[in-house]
Amino acid sequence: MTTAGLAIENIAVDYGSTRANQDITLSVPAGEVLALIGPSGCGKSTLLRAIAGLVPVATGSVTIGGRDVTRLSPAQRNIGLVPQNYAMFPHLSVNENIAYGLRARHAAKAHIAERVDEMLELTRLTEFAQRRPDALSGGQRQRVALARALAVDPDLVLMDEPLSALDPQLRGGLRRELAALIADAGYTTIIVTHDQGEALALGDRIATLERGRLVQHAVPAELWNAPENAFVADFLAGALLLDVTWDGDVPTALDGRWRFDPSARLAPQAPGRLLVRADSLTIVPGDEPGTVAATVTAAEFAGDTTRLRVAFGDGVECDVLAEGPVTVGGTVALALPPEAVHLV
Ligand SMILES: Nc1ncnc2c1ncn2[C@@H]1O[C@H](COP(=O)(O)OP(=O)(O)OP(=O)(O)O)[C@@H](O)[C@H]1O
Repeated sequence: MTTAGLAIENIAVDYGSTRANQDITLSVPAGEVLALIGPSGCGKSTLLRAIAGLVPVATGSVTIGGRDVTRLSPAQRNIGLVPQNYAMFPHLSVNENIAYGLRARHAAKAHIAERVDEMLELTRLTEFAQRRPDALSGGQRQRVALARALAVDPDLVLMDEPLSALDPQLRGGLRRELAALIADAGYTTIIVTHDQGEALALGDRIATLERGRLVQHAVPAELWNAPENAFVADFLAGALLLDVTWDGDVPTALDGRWRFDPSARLAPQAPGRLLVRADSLTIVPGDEPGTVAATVTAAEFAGDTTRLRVAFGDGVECDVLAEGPVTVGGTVALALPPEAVHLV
């Protein structure tokens, strides 16, 4: 197996007058896994398609293993693609599905047989080799799709939302399984996801897109501890990023409406912004010192708790869990333990 690094430079992609990707430059070292994340419509699938050669780029270049593939057809790029719905051939067995790409390349019979066996073993599908896709579970189908993508020994593997077709109850376990498989396979891989847990768990690095542009490209811990802007803080780290104003040794935010406990973690008067872990916010009855008022803009029942979206004004919002009943449109008072505030 040989795996190659990827470099994309200054990519822009247009659909008619819609610019879906703009000014995207990033690289993935050989053997690394990049999670590409962002909200619906931010341009993740478009970037994946541009790398695969399925949509043309308006500007920029795609280089795989030092080879400029920008003007090459998808087939010439040697990429293993795992589409969102796995796009299995229903009339072919698992064996034949995995062999498909090698047959299309007119590989020698003996090589095909050997490679298919290797892939069945890697993805632990040997006992299912003769089955049709409709007689497999969702997780097994996903493994067939991955085995088929890897069979051709691609320079780069692209996976579009690999876990989204699976039952939510299974996703946690299959995520761990997928992470182990990708690590065993050792290929340079890009995984598109809109799920922060998936990105943090699967990516060696994470690239975050917002409205077609790359906002931050970093290792998971850096995105978590030092998000580039409020969007990344909210979307990926479940946190608020607030400008701080010091009132003596009391840090304040939101034009002084939120006064935090003077905390040992915050050097008095230090410049910077406050990173507030939103999952540490609790709803409290009253207007005690250190609390802040927010308006509930949405509520989603989640069994033991209700997930609220709350707004603080000036476009600042985050998610908060509530235990009791709450009214959308109403106001809540929120408190925060001092250790959930960090200066970045
Ligand atoms: N074939 C197309 N023609 C016109 N516009 C398109 C086409 N495909 C995507 N778009 C638009 O380009 C933007 C980016 O879409 P894209 O599918 O890349 O987003 P995404 O981040 O993958 O979203 P999702 O997570 O919902 O799949 C969106 O505004 C979308 O409406």
